Amino acid sequence: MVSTLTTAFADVVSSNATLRAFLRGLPGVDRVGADQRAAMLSTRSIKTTAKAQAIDLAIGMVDLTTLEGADTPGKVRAMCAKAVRPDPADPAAPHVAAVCVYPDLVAVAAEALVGSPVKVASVSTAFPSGRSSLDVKVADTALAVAAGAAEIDMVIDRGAFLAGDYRKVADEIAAIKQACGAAHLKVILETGELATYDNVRRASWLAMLSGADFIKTSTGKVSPAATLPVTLVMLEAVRDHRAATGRMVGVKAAGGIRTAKDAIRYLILVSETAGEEWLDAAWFRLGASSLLNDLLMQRQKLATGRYAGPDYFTLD
Ligand SMILES: O=C[C@H](O)COP(=O)(O)O
Repeated sequence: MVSTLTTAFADVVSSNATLRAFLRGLPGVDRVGADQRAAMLSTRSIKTTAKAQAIDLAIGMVDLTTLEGADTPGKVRAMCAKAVRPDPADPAAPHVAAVCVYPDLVAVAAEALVGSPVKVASVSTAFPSGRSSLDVKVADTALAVAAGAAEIDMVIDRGAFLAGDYRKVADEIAAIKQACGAAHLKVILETGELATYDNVRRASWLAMLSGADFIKTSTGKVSPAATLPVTLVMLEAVRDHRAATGRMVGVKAAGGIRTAKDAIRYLILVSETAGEEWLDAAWFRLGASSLLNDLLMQRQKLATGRYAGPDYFTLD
């Protein structure tokens, strides 16, 4: 596949016709093959020392998320404390990568995380639907960055994408990337609305060619959210994009990931598809509202041989 990607990418994004020709010219995804490979990799198990390392790696990749209408500053502060020190009784437990909140709570999170290595991520662009004007989306992003967001999780316009208006999607991503300034941009494809794996591959490339630092599966508000086969398709895309352009783009699997077992399946998928370079919080994230406690419980079980009581860890 890489050998066919000799097109000058600047030309590819110059018009809808060139974008359409490029994206529709990408090889189709073998759906059965992708499903089977993801299923096969998910049966791999790892034991003891490797498992303990994988759990710590996964904790360090979590974007600890709360995206509820009922979120409060108090809830966000409590989440930030947990993000920095997930297990109060064990200072060796790693911190998570980031907390992810709505834009109006970015300032609260930024204040709570001052001096810590945990980043503040904010959804933006009229998350989760993305149904607003570009002006509003740019303002939404700029306000979140001004309030302290180091990472922005935007949604693509799925309506435009599915209608074949790739230029509109590309222009929006480029405009939001500009509004991000130094903040990293994660582009949410909302794969549960894209209907086919071919579309997931096309949307991945479209986002990367338009300036995404990360491509992200889902908002967590649409079912299906993250799945192993869809993440596999996206990991292949970042791998091939890197081979063709030299630029590394990260992947964030988000939505519906709740157990340490699932998290480890994703890590195996990353290692076997994109490669070990992506096994780092700089290049792979797990967006989740209620995964961290299971990771902590499994971590403690490995260390002590027994599970903590149900009240040991604070609620996710
Ligand atoms: O980006 C993260 C997702 O919104 C979290 O989804 P979740 O609540 O299913 O873990």
